[in-house]
Amino acid sequence: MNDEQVRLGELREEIDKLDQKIMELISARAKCAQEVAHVKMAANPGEDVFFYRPEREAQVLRRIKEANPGPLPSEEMARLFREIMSACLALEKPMHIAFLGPIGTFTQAAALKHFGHSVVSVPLPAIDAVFREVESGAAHYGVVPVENSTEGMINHTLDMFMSSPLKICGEVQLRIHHHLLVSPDFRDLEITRIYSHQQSFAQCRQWLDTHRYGVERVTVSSNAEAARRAAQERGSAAIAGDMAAELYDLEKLAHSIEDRPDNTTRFLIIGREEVPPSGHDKSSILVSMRNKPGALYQLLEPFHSHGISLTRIETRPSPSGTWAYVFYIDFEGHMDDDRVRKVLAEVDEEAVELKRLGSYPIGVL
Ligand SMILES: O=C(O)C(=O)C[C@]1(C(=O)O)C=C[C@@H](O)C=C1
Repeated sequence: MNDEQVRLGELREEIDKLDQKIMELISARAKCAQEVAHVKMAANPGEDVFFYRPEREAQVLRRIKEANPGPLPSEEMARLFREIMSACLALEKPMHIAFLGPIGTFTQAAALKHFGHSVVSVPLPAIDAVFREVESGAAHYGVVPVENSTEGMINHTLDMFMSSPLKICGEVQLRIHHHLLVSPDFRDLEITRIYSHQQSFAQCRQWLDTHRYGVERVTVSSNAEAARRAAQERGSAAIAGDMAAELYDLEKLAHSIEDRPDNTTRFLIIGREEVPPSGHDKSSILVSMRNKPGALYQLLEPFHSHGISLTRIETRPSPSGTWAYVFYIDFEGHMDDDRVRKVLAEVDEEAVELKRLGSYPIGVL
């Protein structure tokens, strides 16, 4: 054995011992989580027990990021703990998560990023179907897209909140990378048709105009559907992400072709219960105001005077026609905070209607 082999042998022995310790510690943690489940059930006999605690998960992940000694990046360390917690929660109760499908969409990637891989993810064909699945109790939580940094708000999701009783329980951001994908079987054929979702075409417009000018663009219902077609059709390609590429065994002819390098989509987690404060939260409301001069000023003034930062304000047409404006507003803070309570009480006085959509931890991952 030479020096290198001796040293490698020593290091691998050390790694084996550490792995053994890590496994024992993870098992001890999992037993604690099982015990937590018993405590929760004993405290709420015969009632719906909420095993998933978004505020606690956000606190755990934040603490891990802060305490990380390196050399692994904090994001990476948090992702590892995300998966450990996901497995622990599955021991307490396997979670069913509805998402805007089909399998292989960015929404599924967002659901797995937020909940980890130990959940049962349930693809549904439309945003309103995701809402219904959670409202009926068939799924514990749902994941829907709400805004993209290039294309703006996803109005269908905003409008669902006007009629749905569901609460927003969390948010997750995903960097969106689009690739031009082909089947390895058709790699050498000329591409005459490209499939994608309308949002993805919009996010890659300049690239397509420069590199695939004149090639037919066919809009389909999702990136995953685009990938499915490209896998089967000679002379076709898809614009989709990594999950769809893997699912349909496609090759990347060009990768990360989105026009903006910071292309990000924000997703919301929807559920049936309110989330207690985590210490670093955001809230969302829907407000309808009378159509009179200064209405928007009156709405925003309490936020300003109590020093609450708005992170998003969006106007939507009223569904009934009787309200002149419906504003969707995101702001920093939790509805249990004193300052936020005061702001909402003042807004409530001026508004035709104020709907509290929920307070939830600011995305950690
Ligand atoms: O603290 C709890 O309430 C737990 O159930 C434990 C735990 C964890 O593994 O840390 C698991 C699931 C919850 O979503 C939050 C945290």
